[in-house]
Amino acid sequence: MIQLHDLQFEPFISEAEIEEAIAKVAISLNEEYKGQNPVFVGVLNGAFMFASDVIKRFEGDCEVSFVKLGSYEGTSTTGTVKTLVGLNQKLKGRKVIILEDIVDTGNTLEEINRILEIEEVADYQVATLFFKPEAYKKDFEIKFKGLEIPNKFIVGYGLDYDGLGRNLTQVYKRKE
Ligand SMILES: O=P(O)(O)OC[C@H]1O[C@H](OP(=O)(O)OP(=O)(O)O)[C@H](O)[C@@H]1O
Ligand SMILES: Nc1nc2[nH]cnc2c(=O)[nH]1
Repeated sequence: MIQLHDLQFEPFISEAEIEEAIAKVAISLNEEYKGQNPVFVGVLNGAFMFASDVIKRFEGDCEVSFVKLGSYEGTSTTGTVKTLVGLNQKLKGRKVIILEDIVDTGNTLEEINRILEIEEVADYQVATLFFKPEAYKKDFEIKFKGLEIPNKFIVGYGLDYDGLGRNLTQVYKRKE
């Protein structure tokens, strides 16, 4: 059990399970994008660990960029997502892979979709380490998923509770 601010969290997903999920996503990405020099776009802050670990396993040429958006305060969504930091490279005509630590409601992805439409990318897909099928409310298909998880608030491996917990190497869920 750990405490972050006022909340207690209990172990939920081990380092080994996380590693296995990343390896699975990396195998799929290597198959799908062989010889295509894709651009990975990591969504800050949460995706920094997943982006690092999955990009390390990519075997061909690739480029890397990051965007920063935010929608969460505490443990529930505010429903609004704002662009804070934009892309630093042209994506027109490129194959893009969005890297997310977690897809929950899909609000963040919707915002990113809007940006990518403006950029006129050739093709884009999403790779997420964690996915909450019960919470996801959008039509956009998520092609690369590490682990499907129940609709619980989790921390660790990049995911925070009010700024804390991103450095944890395993994932914890809020104690009920
Ligand atoms: O599918 P959604 O309901 O939009 O939730 C997913 C988003 O929430 C988290 O980011 P957050 O906004 O907490 O910012 P952070 O990555 O800086 O922690 C996470 O990193 C995703 O980007
Ligand atoms: N830390 C954290 N951030 C999220 N953003 C969307 N879902 C979650 C979650 O379960 N945990």
